[in-house]
Amino acid sequence: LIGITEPKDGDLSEWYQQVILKGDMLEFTDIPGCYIYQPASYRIWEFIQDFFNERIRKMGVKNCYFPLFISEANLQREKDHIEGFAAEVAWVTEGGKSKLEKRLAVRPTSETAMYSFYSKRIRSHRDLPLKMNQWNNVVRWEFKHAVPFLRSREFLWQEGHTAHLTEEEAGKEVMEILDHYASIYEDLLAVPVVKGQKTKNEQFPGAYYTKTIEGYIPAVGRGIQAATSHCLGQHFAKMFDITIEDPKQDVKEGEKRNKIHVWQNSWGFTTRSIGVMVLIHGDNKGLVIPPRVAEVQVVIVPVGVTAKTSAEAKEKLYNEIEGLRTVLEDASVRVETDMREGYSPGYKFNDWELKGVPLRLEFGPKDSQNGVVTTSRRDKDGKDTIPIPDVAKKVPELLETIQKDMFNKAADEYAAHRKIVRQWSDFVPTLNDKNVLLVPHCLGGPCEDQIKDDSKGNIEGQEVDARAPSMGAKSLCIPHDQPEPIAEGTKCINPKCGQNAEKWVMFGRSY
Ligand SMILES: O=C1CCCN[C@@H]1CCCn1cnc2cc(F)c(Cl)cc2c1=O
Ligand SMILES: [Mg+2]
Repeated sequence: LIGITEPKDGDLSEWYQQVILKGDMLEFTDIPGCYIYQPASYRIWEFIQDFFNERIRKMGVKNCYFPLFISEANLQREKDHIEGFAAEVAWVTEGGKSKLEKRLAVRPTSETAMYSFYSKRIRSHRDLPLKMNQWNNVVRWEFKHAVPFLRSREFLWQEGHTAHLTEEEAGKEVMEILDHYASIYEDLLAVPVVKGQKTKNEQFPGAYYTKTIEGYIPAVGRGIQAATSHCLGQHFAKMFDITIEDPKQDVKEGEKRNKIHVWQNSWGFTTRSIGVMVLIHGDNKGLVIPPRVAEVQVVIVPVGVTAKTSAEAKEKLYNEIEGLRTVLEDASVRVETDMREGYSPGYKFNDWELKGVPLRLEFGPKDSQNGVVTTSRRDKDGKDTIPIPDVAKKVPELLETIQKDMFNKAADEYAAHRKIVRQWSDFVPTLNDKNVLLVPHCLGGPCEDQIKDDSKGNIEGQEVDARAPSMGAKSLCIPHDQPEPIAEGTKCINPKCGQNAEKWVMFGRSY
């Protein structure tokens, strides 16, 4: 079991693959784009589920489960919804030995499966708001090159689908969910995100508007969509006839009430988040797991035990280590001891570093004599000591410090690579310097496409990551936090456009 042989600033995909394999996070299968989620990554998914379930339960969202298969008729219910996605749908055409009369789609997302049910389930305003969520897997037969966790043919997510009486109520929930998504990334995964709205060009066609959180991968200087929360408007309600009688209408005796369409939202968060966390925090020794999502937060390793150490000295040391473990467990720290015989401390250090355990405690005869444990943080070089009587208090504090420092380091890195660009001549050079850009933009779709085309090339002499040149910059979001007011008469960044700029828009190469 050797360490990571490819440096992070070398071939990133090779580094990434080694880190997730040697960290026992994921395993490949004989089907491209289909991966095994090993316990180390699935545990992180469970931390995310527990966190998010607690928050949506407080919002009155109920978890449920809909079938994996969707009939073609049902999938076709919303024409333009699937038009652009047809190439991604996986179909089942045989059952056992017989061909199916009608092929079945494997769900790529569950709008069409759920909304035929919503049409029956929602009869009156008293049925509103309806808030249901599924934790499940979906399949999208992506043709683009698969990347573990980030882009796979099958992935795990939650998909929330809600129905409301008014646009205002729907809009409030869209933002509430977006805040919970940002909190999963920032407070659990120590990953900073930018909140914003997708431009018309980049949003999902079935949506009225799409809120998004956008991450940034410093290693390649690319943006990455981290999660989305859509207001679907009344579009799907019209396609699926999800209506109620207007409760506000004052009707005379026997007069029919008007029917009004409900306002819907749908929001999703996927296992891509695990890949983002690895890419941002991982280093040349392997995974670095933020303490709040670390199955093992602390590992205690005996040191200084040699052939010369007497049996009773070893016995004493091991008992003290057992005592440390109990004290930490009682302080609700998730702790392991590595008492394996025949493995050197160095071997053990390497092993737990590959797994990304945030804090290692080394304990040997000298530490025992001095009444301390020696600490070694996974996110920072160097060692320190904690007096044994203070362990129950200081170790949890140190874990919180590690969590905060990991977030702040990533947030500083993102901020340092999110650059305001005011003129086109700076666009590509700044982009090629592994940055995402904030530019004044007209919000026009064709203009965005032009910017994507015109930002593919490299500027002569600019050292650019070998994989980036083919990719142009696309709009990532209209950040909620606009850097400054757009001065009167400011033109769109695209010199070929000529329109006035409406908003600051974040552009970048992306996954
Ligand atoms: O992004 C989310 C959050 C969770 C619930 N769904 C929405 C919209 C999903 C868009 N989308 C995304 N991908 C799709 C792929 C497909 F093959 C088909 Cl048929 C449809 C879609 C599709 O509608
Ligand atoms: Mg897609």
